[in-house]
Amino acid sequence: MVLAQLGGSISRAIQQMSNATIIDEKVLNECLNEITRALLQSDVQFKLVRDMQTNIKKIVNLDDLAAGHNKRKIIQQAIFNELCTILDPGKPSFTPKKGKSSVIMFVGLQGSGKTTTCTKYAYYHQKKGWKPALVCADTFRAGAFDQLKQNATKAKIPFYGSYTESDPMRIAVEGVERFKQENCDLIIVDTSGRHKQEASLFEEMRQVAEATKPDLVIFVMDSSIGQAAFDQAQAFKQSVSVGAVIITKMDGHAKGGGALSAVAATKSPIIFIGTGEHIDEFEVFDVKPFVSRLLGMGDWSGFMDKIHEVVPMDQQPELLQKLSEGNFTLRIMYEQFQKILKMGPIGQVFSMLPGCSAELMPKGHEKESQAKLKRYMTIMDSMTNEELDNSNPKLMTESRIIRIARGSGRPPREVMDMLEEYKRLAKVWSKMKGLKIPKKGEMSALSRNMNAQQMSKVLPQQMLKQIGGMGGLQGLMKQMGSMGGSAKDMMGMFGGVDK
Ligand SMILES: Nc1nc2c(ncn2[C@@H]2O[C@H](COP(=O)(O)OP(=O)(O)OP(=O)(O)O)[C@@H](O)[C@H]2O)c(=O)[nH]1
Repeated sequence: MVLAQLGGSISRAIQQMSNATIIDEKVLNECLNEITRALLQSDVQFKLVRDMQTNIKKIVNLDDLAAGHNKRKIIQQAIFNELCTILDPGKPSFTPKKGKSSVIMFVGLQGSGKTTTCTKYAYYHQKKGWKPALVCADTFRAGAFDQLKQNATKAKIPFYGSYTESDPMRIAVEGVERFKQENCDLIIVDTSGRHKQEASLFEEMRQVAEATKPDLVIFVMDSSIGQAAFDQAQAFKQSVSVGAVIITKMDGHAKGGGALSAVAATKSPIIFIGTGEHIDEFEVFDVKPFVSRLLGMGDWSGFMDKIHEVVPMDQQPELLQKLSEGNFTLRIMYEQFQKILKMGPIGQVFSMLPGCSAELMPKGHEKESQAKLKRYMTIMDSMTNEELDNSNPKLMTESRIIRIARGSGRPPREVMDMLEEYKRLAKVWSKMKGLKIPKKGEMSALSRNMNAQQMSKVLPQQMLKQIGGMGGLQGLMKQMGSMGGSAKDMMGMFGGVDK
């Protein structure tokens, strides 16, 4: 996502400014101009950028900067607050209630990703115990019903539509009625799009909204539309009462600044972002963590959530027991690799770590790391149970290495590399030996029982540097203290992947 570049440019501008011995108005202006350029290049609307510049100037007190306060922090905080203000319209969108029928209407131009997003939205809620249903009121595009039907069938979500009926209002009303009777609590109406903003499209939207009386209208916008975002979003808002925005294709090369414009134009919050073509490539949008990541400030809560999503440490007493006994086996390593791969792109997880913007984890590198993990897992697939459950490296004799190489179709050199990686990780994990095992329901004791000094020994040097050395680590530990969790041990694993 090109937004990461924006974060990088802003961070560089702030860094340059804080390097100056004296910060006067001129230096501050230069910094703000640099940031303005970066925002405009990212397709943020000109007026928003100009207002933001004026506001920052009002907030930042030059005397504070001159008095030797942490200049970088002051400016960064001001930018952070401004971006949050733009992205947070101040009122939350309508929140549907489980068990009570809500009608959600999706609008957007053709190709914005509307149909895909309807299914993602339904699937996301279905996983959380809702009873969603999809209605295809797109009678304009041939094939729209087929697409929705296919998506819905794959996700096992009930759907309604027609190959013959050409009146979108009729389909929408019938579909909504049917699913209300079936007690569906989230009735999602997909509507027609057009290639461009046309009066006929807006008229149709108005009529469908009038007929179905939606509780929420969600405007779906492709993140790559650039400077056109503001006008497009505003045009939809003027026709139907848009209450929330979903930005799609955030995984692509979009500059992404249009997202800020869409919020400004609709005065509605972004509730989700689409991050890929697959049904589960869909993330809840939270303003503060998003801006934090954008500015390379990290997103601890997101990082911890991600970890907890895939590594429910509380449910792994056996693993913790083994680790506390210093018994790190190849099987444990295999299982940890599986979990890391489940977390999705390693870079995405990394970008949530303070100091580790997506720029520091370029895409190519990410892929390499994942491919390496997969290769190592293939090698381990050819190992016997005895080999996997043993923590004595002497067991791995030359003849075993050759057998495993042959079985997995990988060169013996790579088997040896994998074993080296294992030894390195076993050493890292051996530092966990003797730690108190948490009782069921308790947060991992690992994070509470380690201090920054111990932690700095466990972390790979490169990561320690990125976090900001011992000082940065201490700050992070403080933050983590209030959150608990298993981030620290996982960080050891990440370091192992990308050494
Ligand atoms: N990479 C990526 N592709 C997406 C995302 N969301 C949707 N797409 C793709 O965008 C294309 C258009 O999506 P559709 O869902 O067909 O678009 P639509 O807005 O419903 O189009 P109409 O029904 O014609 O109005 C499809 O190829 C989708 O797979 C996303 O978040 N990331």
